[in-house]
Amino acid sequence: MLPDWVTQKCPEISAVHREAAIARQAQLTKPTGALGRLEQLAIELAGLQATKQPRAARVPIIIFAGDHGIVAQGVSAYPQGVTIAMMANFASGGAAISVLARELGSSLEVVDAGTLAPEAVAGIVIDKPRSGTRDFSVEAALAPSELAFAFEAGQRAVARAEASQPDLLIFGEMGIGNTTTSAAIAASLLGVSAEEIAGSGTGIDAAGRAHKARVIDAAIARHGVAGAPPEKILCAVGGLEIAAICGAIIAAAQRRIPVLIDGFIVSVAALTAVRLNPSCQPFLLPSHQSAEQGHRLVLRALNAQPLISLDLRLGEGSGAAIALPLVRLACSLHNGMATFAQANVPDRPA
Ligand SMILES: Cc1cc2ncn([C@H]3O[C@H](COP(=O)(O)O)[C@@H](O)[C@H]3O)c2cc1C
Ligand SMILES: O=C(O)c1cccnc1
Repeated sequence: MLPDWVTQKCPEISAVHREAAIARQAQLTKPTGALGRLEQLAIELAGLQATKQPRAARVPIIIFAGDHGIVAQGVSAYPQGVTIAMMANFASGGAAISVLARELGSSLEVVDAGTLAPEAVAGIVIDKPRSGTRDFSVEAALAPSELAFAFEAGQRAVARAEASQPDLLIFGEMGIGNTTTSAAIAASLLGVSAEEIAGSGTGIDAAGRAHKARVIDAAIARHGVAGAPPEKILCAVGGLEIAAICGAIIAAAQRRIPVLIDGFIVSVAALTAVRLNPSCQPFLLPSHQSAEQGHRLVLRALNAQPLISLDLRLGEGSGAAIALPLVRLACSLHNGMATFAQANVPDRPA
């Protein structure tokens, strides 16, 4: 059903480089462990990138957009047309992620993985099997062939980005209704009720959130996908941009490129990726704790501790972009600090 490459093993962490990074951290002019999680981050990256000098300099951002039939059930605070309009805004430089990409010196590619846009939007890569998903409250969101296409679209985007030799990748998403889709995927994968996972997304009120949870629970029961295999869940209640991100995460990890994971939606794609191919898990670096209600549970399932918590609830890859400077600083400290011997600073007595 899914392409064969999806389950192919990702490279191992380089134990040699990881050990060398641990040894170097112990020699730098600071009390052992004093830079806290930034030390761990540099050590992890050294092992993942198989290098003495971990880097987070070149970090392309790729946004996948898709529309969601489930918006017909009144689950978002904003109209469906926002998805296409925002794609143009990404390309013309006015969206939050456009500003962040400029600040960070990151390239920004926007992929239409399945929006309702009837024709080409300037500056957007079109790579979609169909326009939007079907309303999963009445029928399966995707056909297996459409799901496979979306995974390949994710892989193609990573292959394009690979040409610029990225140190890390950031994936973002745009798709009105996709917190409902993501909550449905997460509730199915984790076998919990939607009430625990469904949040307010773009800003629906308490009654709206209760309605959203009911719609999701009814759909999971209708399709019988609680605890089902990930590809079945994605066909039943998934989204094209989420499937594309899932494929992109696996494709990046298979190329030894770590991925800075954004908020709720990208984390759900990441959890799905890990369920399909557990060997990609080490390459996932969590960035932030989203204000979206279900994110905590999904991060826990990924055994991931976010770097920052700023009550962001935007998506677009924005949380990952905002956390990137911390990753850069972790690398600069690791690579640039003097050792006790170099600086003639007395080390701990033996
Ligand atoms: C103007 C605007 C820009 C956005 N950028 C990201 N999202 C975010 O909100 C959407 C998910 O929320 P829900 O499931 O409630 O529709 C996604 O498109 C997500 O990327 C946006 C939403 C809006 C309105
Ligand atoms: O955390 C996210 O990714 C998120 C939350 C709300 C709306 N859009 C995205």
